[in-house]
Amino acid sequence: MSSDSDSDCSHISATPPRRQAPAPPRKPASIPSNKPKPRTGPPPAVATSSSSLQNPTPRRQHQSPRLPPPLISPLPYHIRQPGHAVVPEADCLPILLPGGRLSTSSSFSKIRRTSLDFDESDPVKNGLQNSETGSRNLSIGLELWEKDTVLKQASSVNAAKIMPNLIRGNSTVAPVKLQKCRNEGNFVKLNVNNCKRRFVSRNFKRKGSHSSGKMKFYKRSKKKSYGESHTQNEGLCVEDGLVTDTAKEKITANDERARFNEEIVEEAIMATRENPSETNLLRLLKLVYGYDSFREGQLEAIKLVIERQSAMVVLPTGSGKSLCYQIPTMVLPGLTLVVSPLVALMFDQMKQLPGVINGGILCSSQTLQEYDETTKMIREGSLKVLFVSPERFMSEEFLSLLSSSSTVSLVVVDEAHCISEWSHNFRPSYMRVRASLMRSRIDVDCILAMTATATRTTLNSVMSALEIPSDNLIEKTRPRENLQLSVSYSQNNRMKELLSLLRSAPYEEVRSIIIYCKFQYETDQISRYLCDNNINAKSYHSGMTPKDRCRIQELFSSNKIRAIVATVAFGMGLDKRDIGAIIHYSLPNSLEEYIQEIGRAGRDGRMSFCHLFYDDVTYFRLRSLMHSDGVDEYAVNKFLCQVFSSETNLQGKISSLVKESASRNFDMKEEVMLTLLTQLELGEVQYLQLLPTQNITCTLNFHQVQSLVAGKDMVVAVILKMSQVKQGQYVFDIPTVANTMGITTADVCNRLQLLKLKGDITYEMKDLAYCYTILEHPKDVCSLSAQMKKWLSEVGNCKVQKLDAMCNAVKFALDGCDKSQGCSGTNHTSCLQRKIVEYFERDCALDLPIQKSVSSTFLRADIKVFLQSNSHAKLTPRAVARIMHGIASPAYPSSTWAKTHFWGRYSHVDFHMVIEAAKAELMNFVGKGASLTARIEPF
Ligand SMILES: Nc1ncnc2c1ncn2[C@@H]1O[C@H](COP(=O)(O)OP(=O)(O)OP(=O)(O)O)[C@@H](O)[C@H]1O
Repeated sequence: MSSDSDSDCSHISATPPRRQAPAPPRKPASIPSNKPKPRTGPPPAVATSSSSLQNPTPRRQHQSPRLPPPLISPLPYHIRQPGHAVVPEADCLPILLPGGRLSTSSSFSKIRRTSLDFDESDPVKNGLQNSETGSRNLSIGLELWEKDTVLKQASSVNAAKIMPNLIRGNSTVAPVKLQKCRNEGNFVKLNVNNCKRRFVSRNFKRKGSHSSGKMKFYKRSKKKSYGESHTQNEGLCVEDGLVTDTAKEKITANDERARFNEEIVEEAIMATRENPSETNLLRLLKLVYGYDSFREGQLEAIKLVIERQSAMVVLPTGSGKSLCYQIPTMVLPGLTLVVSPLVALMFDQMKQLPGVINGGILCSSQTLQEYDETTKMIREGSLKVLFVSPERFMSEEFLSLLSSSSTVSLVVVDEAHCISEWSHNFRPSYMRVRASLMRSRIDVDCILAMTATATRTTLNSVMSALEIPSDNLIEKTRPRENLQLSVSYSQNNRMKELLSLLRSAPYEEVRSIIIYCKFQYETDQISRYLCDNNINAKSYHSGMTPKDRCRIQELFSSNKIRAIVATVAFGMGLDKRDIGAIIHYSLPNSLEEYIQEIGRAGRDGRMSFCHLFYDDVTYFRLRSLMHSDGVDEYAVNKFLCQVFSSETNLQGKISSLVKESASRNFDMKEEVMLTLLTQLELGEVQYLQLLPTQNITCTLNFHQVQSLVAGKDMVVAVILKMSQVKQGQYVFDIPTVANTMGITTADVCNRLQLLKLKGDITYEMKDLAYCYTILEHPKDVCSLSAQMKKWLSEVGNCKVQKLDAMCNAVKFALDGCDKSQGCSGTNHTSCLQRKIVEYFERDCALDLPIQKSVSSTFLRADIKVFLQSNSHAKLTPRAVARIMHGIASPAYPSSTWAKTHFWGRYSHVDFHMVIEAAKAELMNFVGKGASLTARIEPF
């Protein structure tokens, strides 16, 4: 078995034993490498021999294909490449062996390998049998050990053992030679933050009362996986199915080992704090994670952050970005804040924290009690890492909690591209994450921004918002070398084409596959079709309940389903190492999205396969949808007038805008309204301050005599004055009551809650609204509207260009590639990689040729007919263009407008051309004025 430097558990995969990939020519053979290891079977697509490319043979056992040198040379722009730092032989640190003995072996992973000597021939013996006896045989000692770490190790062991990635892997799963258990890695939480409790082992800590809400979740989830994974624990702890020690002996031994371990880790942390040298950092890496060397970019990022310099890290998915903040977190005093875009991602990251780092989460799905417990830990200084959403991070309440109670050493902005409106994934709430605000509010200077994909423009805007010096950019966006990229035109029946792809080499051999679709209905359709054809598949999309999504992700992660048919909603934070194929059923929206999605394959280093089906219809459909966020200047103007309307223009008072009705009135998506409001808050002039969104209309019933309740409570007295009585119920607006009394909306809500608890009233809330206070009125609303409209259009155009760039890359592979540089058949790894590198070098905003859409001579005539037949409707050029493109909008829903036979008829024609045609036709209508009944909005 190979002794790969990357102790990622791939060495204990159930996939047939793989020989070590020959060392890439660039690196000396003796250096432990993190280079991808090929899957057994087909030679990698990027192989230089074209014959090997033509018919990629399926993964076979006992072959040792060679990974060719990368076709793409390193990027020409600034990349800091520290190379792989390796522990010098002389500096090999003592490693804890089970039983507390020390070894100077250079690798934890080696120890693991010898200790986990799987005979891969007997899955039953190895895993399944153990699962039955599992719960019986678990010792008390195990309870006291760090379940988290044990389970992590165990689950990767077992998943690999029992669920080979290759269907026909014929993997012989080993019985376990069970000698050692549990003490690899570190199982203690260190007192690296100088809090009162010193070196509290997580196990012992759990016995105490001190736990955050998050920790509760953590415990629960661990308990669950503990139950599920008891087979693995058994595998690790039991010899021939028998418990080897008494529980008592285990407790003592474990106790001693834990103490010993604590001291070593603490000593390593202290040494690194005093001298953050490469040797000390490597020592820490090895002790805490068991890894021999840093991956490209990691060491440099870690060093910068420990020196308290802000840094921008652009590393591919799965390349180990988390370590770039986890190690500095151990070394730096105080708290590390991680701003993360998704709650699920926070929980995933939290689970992946090593035992030495005490982590917590603050998110909206927590109960009040969980929230209180976490904030208590922040105040006590016993948390080292806190995950928060951008919304929470920039909230007044949170910032004042931090500034009053905790020293924040580092802010990590995960998925930092979301800050930039020029990225593929802009999030308005991320706009609030700015260096200036962090400095002034929580006194933090050191920011680590991390992303897997960003163009030059995106990087520039992120780095400028976070004030990261250009020298501190650590970037490696070269596509991974163990991914074979192929594309084909989709002809008539794409589902059939997908099925035959899955039934042909090399896909037929792949155990774990993600199929990406664009639309939710497609995922259901396709998964059903695959199941009907004996392929175990499930769909996944954001329309499903969180519980179902979670269940399906778990089934996929534990290899109980072969294929997951998903929208873009699936995969963020997923760290499943043995995904062997990614299939794009539809074109991704951008090359960034494509890279991110294919980056989920082959994390175990084995050769993996990525296929994309292209068809023009989908491209045009996607291009149409890119325009669904677009707005007209007059709509922006109307919106701004409402925001600054006379009723709510009292400075310092709370104003509100009900999301649903405003969205319909202005024909603007809710995200677009939020983007505009955020711009009004964060632009050059701060016109307003956004408050948390909340339901603002309250319908109240009294269960006591109203005057009695009002007599006792001023809020109720005001409510009685401000309410409309409808069928005996009192209906009022929360901000109005708050403004009248000069209190906050939260105060009003708390008061109502109290009265409800006392049984005096019951009430219901509705109308979710954006709330804000106006700080300054714009001098010229018209020019502000024009400015904002221009900005929104540029953002929209950028999205279209990204799609065009994606399409161009694929079309080049399909039609333009002369197959002289390693491409053959449908395999276009070489030319697609070149296109990707070019794109990230040159940027999307540059002169990538845009796919020309067809013009149509019938367009104007059809628009004319459409206008005549809908003369009763209120129409604008944009509304007409949307209907012709088949794009629903808040004021023109598909439920009404999809009935017209013009719906989507011109989606192949450039959207702006359709707007122009609609404008001209509407002008004609206006010109003929008198005979028209159509109410035409100004444009
Ligand atoms: N130096 C290293 N040597 C070996 N394995 C490593 C190293 N650093 C990280 N890893 C492993 O690589 C895997 C991916 O790491 P991580 O989740 O941090 O990647 P990421 O870049 O954050 O991915 P994503 O973009 O998907 O969030 C983890 O299993 C981690 O333990």
